[in-house]
Amino acid sequence: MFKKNMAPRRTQQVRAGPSTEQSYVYKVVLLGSTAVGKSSIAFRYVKNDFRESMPTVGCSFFTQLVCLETATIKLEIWDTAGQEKYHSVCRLYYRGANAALLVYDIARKATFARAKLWLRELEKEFLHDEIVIVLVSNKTDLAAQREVTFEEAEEFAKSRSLIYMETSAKSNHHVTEVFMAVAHKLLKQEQQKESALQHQPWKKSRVDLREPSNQTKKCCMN
Ligand SMILES: Nc1nc2c(ncn2[C@@H]2O[C@H](COP(=O)(O)OP(=O)(O)OP(=O)(O)O)[C@@H](O)[C@H]2O)c(=O)[nH]1
Repeated sequence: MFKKNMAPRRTQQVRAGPSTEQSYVYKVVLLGSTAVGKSSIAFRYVKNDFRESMPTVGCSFFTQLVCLETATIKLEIWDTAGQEKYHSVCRLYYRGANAALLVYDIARKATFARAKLWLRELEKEFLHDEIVIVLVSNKTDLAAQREVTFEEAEEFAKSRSLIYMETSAKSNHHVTEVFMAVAHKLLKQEQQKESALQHQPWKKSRVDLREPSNQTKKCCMN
């Protein structure tokens, strides 16, 4: 059962000279078991580098600007800790997220099962069209040790309307593409929403049901 997420998507419009440039800020959260490569994916994307990293404590935070044809998007990337002891803290981090990357390690089947549990948790927190979810199979460079097939993961992703992508933070395979897919999907949804409002302008208008102001009351009593 999907539950409504109350946190609003933060968007803003920047006016620069005669042209109007759209600019949006989106929160993207990385979730998954420990050592699946969440920090490495974030680090590869933001710094284009790969290092042996220590397990994340709580959460790390990165930002990255994405310039698309019609808009500039700032991604706020929240890299959560996968260790079990941080599970309850992670809930705080995915609140208000616009997108989630559910990361697992192709060479550890248990991490795929854990990604499915994360999905269940997100489904309780968000309405279906409120969050873009990508199932990310990381460590494709370890193909010889693969325990989850491409077909199995793709089939699962399809059945739950998720974007599915395979990456290797180590060999820099499809990491940027994951974030670009997220940015494009979020922007498309935003534009569809705006265009729907333009075609149904009455949805924009509001009826003010508040008590009349003191001044009005006085006037009526006169
Ligand atoms: N072979 C290979 N190793 C990777 C890849 N990505 C990450 N690793 C390694 O996997 C280990 C865990 O990577 P992290 O990025 O710290 O994993 P994490 O999911 O952030 O772990 P937590 O912070 O504990 O949640 C490290 O030794 C990385 O070097 C990859 O694409 N291929």
